[in-house]
Amino acid sequence: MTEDTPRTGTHEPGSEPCEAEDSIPTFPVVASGSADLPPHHDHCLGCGPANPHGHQLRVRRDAHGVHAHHRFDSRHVGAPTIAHGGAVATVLDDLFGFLLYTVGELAVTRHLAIDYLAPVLLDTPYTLRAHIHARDGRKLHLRATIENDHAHVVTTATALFLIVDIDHFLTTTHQPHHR
Ligand SMILES: CCCCCCCCCCCC(=O)SCCNC(=O)CCNC(=O)[C@H](O)C(C)(C)COP(=O)(O)OP(=O)(O)OC[C@H]1O[C@@H](n2cnc3c(N)ncnc32)[C@H](O)[C@@H]1OP(=O)(O)O
Repeated sequence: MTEDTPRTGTHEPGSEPCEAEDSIPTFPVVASGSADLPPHHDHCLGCGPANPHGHQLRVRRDAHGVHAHHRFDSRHVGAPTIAHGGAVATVLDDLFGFLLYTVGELAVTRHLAIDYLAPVLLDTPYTLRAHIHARDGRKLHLRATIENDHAHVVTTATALFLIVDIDHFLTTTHQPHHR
């Protein structure tokens, strides 16, 4: 292991966020009703507390999966007053990544699909929820919603995450797949 090699298994689940270092986390199963889940790592674009350009998403586990309360702000503007669709996708992709705390495995996004049903407004509170729809071996079929304070669903998403082992993050020689 070199100085640049990510380290693994650096935190325990519970109420405290991941410590202030970048590393590949383990994903122990965290019980429903716990405090905020640890961020994927400190500088993660979706949830890293040390990334000033990120969304700093704070996510909790619940009986169905995971949820978060979130406001997009002027950093995420697309059309005036409306969150950029890519920013919305970023947050949903990251939210899906928190479901790994419900399966206790490392996994990455293979496919992500978003339905933008209504604009996601800046500086407006939303509730984001995600759950595992089905698991088929190493394939995790995931679903998510964003709803506003009036319980109207403004965005839905589905994703396929593939469980990988730690070597996935340690190799630089990935070859693209053609389907
Ligand atoms: C530090 C933080 C760490 C923590 C990580 C968590 C952080 C979360 C952050 C947010 C999430 C991210 O940004 S993750 C980063 C973005 N994603 C990535 O970089 C992944 C890039 N892609 C890859 O590396 C690779 O494609 C993999 C590992 C995902 C999959 O490669 P593979 O293992 O060779 O698998 P592959 O053959 O492609 O597909 C496996 C099976 O899935 C099926 N399959 C493939 N696509 C589809 C599809 N659209 N719909 C249905 N099924 C599909 C195939 O038919 C096959 O079925 P069968 O024949 O087996 O039945």
